[in-house]
Amino acid sequence: MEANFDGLVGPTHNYAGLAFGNVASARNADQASNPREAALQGLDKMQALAKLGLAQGVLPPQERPNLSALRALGYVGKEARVLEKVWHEAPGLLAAVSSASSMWTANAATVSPSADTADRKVHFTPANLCSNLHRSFEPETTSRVLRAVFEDATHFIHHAPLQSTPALGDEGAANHTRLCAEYGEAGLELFVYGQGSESEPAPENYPARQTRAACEAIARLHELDPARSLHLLQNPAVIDQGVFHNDVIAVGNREVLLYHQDAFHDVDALKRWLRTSWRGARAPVLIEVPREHVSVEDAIGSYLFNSQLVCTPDGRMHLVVAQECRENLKVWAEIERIVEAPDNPIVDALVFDLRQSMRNGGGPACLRLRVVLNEPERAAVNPMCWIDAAKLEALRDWVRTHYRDRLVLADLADPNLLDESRTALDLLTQILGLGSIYPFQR
Ligand SMILES: N=C(N)NCCC[C@H](NC(=O)CCC(=O)O)C(=O)O
Repeated sequence: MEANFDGLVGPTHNYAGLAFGNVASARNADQASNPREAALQGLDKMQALAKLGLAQGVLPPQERPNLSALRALGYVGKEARVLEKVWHEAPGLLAAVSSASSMWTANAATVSPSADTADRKVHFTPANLCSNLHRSFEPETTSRVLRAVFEDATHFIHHAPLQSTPALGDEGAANHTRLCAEYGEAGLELFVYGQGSESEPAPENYPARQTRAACEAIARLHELDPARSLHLLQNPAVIDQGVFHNDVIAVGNREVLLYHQDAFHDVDALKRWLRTSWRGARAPVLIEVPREHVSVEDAIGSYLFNSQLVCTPDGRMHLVVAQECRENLKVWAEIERIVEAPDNPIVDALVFDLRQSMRNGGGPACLRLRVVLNEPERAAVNPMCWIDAAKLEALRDWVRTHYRDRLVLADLADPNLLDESRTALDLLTQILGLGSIYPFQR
């Protein structure tokens, strides 16, 4: 089965315009955010997918503002004074160390299921996220979180994040797609990168965050069969339009790959690879959305391809989309065409209001890390991290008690916000049985 581990939105969720090349982040910079609503919207999605019978887990937010990062950059003295000083001297730095960006767990790590790896274990490599300062603070705690949730070394292997340098930029599962006939059978792993060799085309306006070198290193570390993994160049022209991760322009699940006509530099290479490498009873299903139906701009505005494609226990496939898809007539018409077409297994579209996350360029697929698990592996996951009715109630109460309903950038300097966040996170580690994963707890 495939489990989804959604990131819980943190108490400092805000709009700081930090992610260059992510148009929603730039457009909504300096708006007031609502962390409480953001977290509750995320929980609603988790609840709905759990109700459908999917294995749904949750990953905690990180400690923000990140005081240890500020200390490492030379800020000394009382915490309240440090926050005030940074706010006056370097407000952009305060925003960077306060971002709740770990909520987008599609960027937490790349995960290869045991059916694909030579040692038959589930492999995790946390993403170094070195393209953006605010995200580069995540891997340390992410590593601790993943080890606390997937602890059992008989099933789970945790690699260190790759060296944090532009030549090895890695953004995790957002650029990684696994295709297979059945989850438990050996699959094909597709790695999509934006920065390859000098001779390959590259974007001109916006950064290519994912490097081919990182993809290749992860495939080696995860002991994948080279014949069953492909490294494919993203179309640099779409990166320049705001497709900062492949999951903004393509999504795959089981045998289905749904992608935009302009997603890849050489889509024929992908088709050839699928033809020659595919195994298993179900044939691959490619759903290519033509630019005449949906422009790249509409794809980015609606996040059509940042939908989740999930299978319920009856094997039926569902498209989990953001409300913005329904509000765009062309996109909604395309979704209706996909759902009605007899030659693909997608039976319906489930619509969610994720506006708080969407305003930072984070849709349904950004908010989850997929982990394919067999029964013994599923049983070995930290049981307190699964979503059920009781956990949801506890998390909703926790959010309502500890989260603010309005946050602007100046609030990040408020020492009370730091205290509130730490109190909340300390309780959360108990609710999720995680132990001391945060710097302030150690
Ligand atoms: N596509 C996937 N898988 N994830 C979406 C990540 C959105 C995130 N936004 C931000 O980091 C904005 C933060 C701000 O501007 O305050 C990013 O660009 O890295």
